[in-house]
Amino acid sequence: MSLLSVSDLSILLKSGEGQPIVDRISFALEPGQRLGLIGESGSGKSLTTLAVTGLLPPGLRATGSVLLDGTQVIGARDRTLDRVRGHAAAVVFQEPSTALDPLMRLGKQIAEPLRRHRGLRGAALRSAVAAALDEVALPTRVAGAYPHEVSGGQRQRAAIAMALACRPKLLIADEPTTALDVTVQAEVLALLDRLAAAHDMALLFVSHDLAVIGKVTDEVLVLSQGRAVRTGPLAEVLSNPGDDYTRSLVASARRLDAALDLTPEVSDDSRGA
Ligand SMILES: Nc1ncnc2c1ncn2[C@@H]1O[C@H](COP(=O)(O)OP(=O)(O)OP(=O)(O)O)[C@@H](O)[C@H]1O
Repeated sequence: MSLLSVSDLSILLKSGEGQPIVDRISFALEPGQRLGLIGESGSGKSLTTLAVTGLLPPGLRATGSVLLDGTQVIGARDRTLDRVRGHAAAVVFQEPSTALDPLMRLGKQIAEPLRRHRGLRGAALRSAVAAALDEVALPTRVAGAYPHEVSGGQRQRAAIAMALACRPKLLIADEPTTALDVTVQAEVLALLDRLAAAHDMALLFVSHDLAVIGKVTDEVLVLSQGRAVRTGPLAEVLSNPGDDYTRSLVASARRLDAALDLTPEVSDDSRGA
């Protein structure tokens, strides 16, 4: 059975007005598999990932089927969704502050899911927090800092540590590097790549940028105006873009790749960037 199986997913306004925002898209992810969701701003990428975890905003509803680790997410009760979130799937957002409480020290925030879902307490909890920080290449002292006291890159690393605390089978990363400086972007991409491989985690990676997607995954699904217009191996999409929309994405990715050097290597001196 697939880890994630999305069939004919549509997202509509609850009021019933207008066209579907996301229109009958289907895709599946096997354990450990990676997929890049790409498309222009407003094409429905974020709403698709929110529907996968049952987090759609109140005015919207989903139809179709989203089977996540054997649980039907569409129409599920909050208690059921609480169980799948964190353990089956966790999300890293574009803006790390979305996941972080500005008034709580980072160590305490990383400890929270470890305590709640893995039942850790005392010395075992402290050492798990230290290990979680080390895994995302943050120094232990960051545990005592508030989110505003660390850099944007460090905040995103802390948010990644929180997302990984319950060892999710699927990590959803929604434009996780867009808010970061280019050099920090490359480090965070390399980190996600390394962690997904180390934990055999599936990855659903959202970006409007093919050059960024290409650093972490070989498979893509191209969304345009809520519809899946292309799916397949990235290399095939690049060499044979097909429709006009995908062709323009490929052309802009080539321009970007020429302009940026996104070498995804984390060196020892960049720890904690
Ligand atoms: N709560 C909402 N109510 C009504 N429409 C919404 C809501 N949230 C998003 N939309 C609309 O749905 C469409 C898809 O939004 P979505 O955030 O999924 O796009 P996206 O591809 O992730 O874009 P971006 O790259 O800019 O984040 C957009 O036109 C957006 O305006």
